[in-house]
Amino acid sequence: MRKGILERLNAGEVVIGDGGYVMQLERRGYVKAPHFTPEAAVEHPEAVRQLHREFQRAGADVLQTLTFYSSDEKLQISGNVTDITGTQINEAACDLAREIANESDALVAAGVSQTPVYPVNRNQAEVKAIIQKQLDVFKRKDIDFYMVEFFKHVEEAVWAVEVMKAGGKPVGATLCISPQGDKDGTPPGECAVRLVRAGADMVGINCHLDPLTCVRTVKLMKEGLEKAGLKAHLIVQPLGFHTPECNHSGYTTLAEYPFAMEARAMTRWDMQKYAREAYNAGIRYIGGCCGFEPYHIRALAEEMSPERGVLPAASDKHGLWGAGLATYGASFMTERACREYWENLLPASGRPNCPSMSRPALK
Ligand code: MET
Ligand SMILES: [Zn+2]
Repeated sequence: MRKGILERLNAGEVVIGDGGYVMQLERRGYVKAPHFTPEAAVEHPEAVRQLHREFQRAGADVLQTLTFYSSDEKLQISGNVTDITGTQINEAACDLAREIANESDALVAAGVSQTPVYPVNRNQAEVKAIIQKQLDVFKRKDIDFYMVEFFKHVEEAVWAVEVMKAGGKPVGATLCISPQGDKDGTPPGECAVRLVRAGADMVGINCHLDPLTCVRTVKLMKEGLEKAGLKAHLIVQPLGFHTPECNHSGYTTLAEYPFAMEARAMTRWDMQKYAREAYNAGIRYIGGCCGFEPYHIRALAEEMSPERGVLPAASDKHGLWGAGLATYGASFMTERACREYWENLLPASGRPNCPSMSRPALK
């Protein structure tokens, strides 16, 4: 019997999350921007299996189902597929995550995200009906816990938590908001309180902003919970990109989004710094979102290896802080086999005319 998510967190364990699926699968040719719907679960199951397996090998303790935006309403707006239903995608995605999770002791988290009806009419019954339809599938499948993620408005996230809570499994809830609060101006602390009062067992932040900004936002959530005398586990699953100039609006407002984000990619060493900051902030569920590749997850697992007492399988091909480089026969390489080298390096972009913050390409 594998230990459940709350059992692990209640025991003080550090749980490593997985990384971004839809953005990574877009790059690999299986997901279409700008809607990023997850029909790949039905169309290209082998691509989804492979990415699950890579995150797991990199140290992820949780595999999230590829169910981002998988409602019929969103599929219809996207125009990406006409012959595949949200239910078919949700079923296939649950089976794929379970199949790969069973290759280790990873847990399966089934996720729901913001609905297309909320921005139109903020209709609670319509939002809940969409989420309920996804939950109906999840309940028929072997799922360990639920993740309510990528909500810009705490109000909609609260409705989603209320629906998912009835599924009888632990619920995590992460908003894609900044330290300034949600889209309605609700401060992070108050957002956290509302999510926990609605039934969330774990709360935090995912996507939209760089790791250290997301950690700051989770800290504000934690303070809000403490003031209200509430307890919940904390989650952070940020972008794998540097976003210094959009710390309130989110990465979709960057000129480079979504097809020229590469120069902003974080290194594995940036990720180690992030994992340590998250841990020091009291966050114990530490993962990633868009821009996170398997090697970024491995970096989180390596940074947390003293606390976790274990290294992921993928570290066999790495070695802590570049230790694997020590076997090379020349000093220019062997002197890089240490923490000091990588921790102090300022990597260049290699682009002479590339500013550190973007300028809009169009006026
Ligand atoms: N869990 C989802 C994914 O990684 C979150 C996407 S956020 C745009 O695909
Ligand atoms: Zn994301």
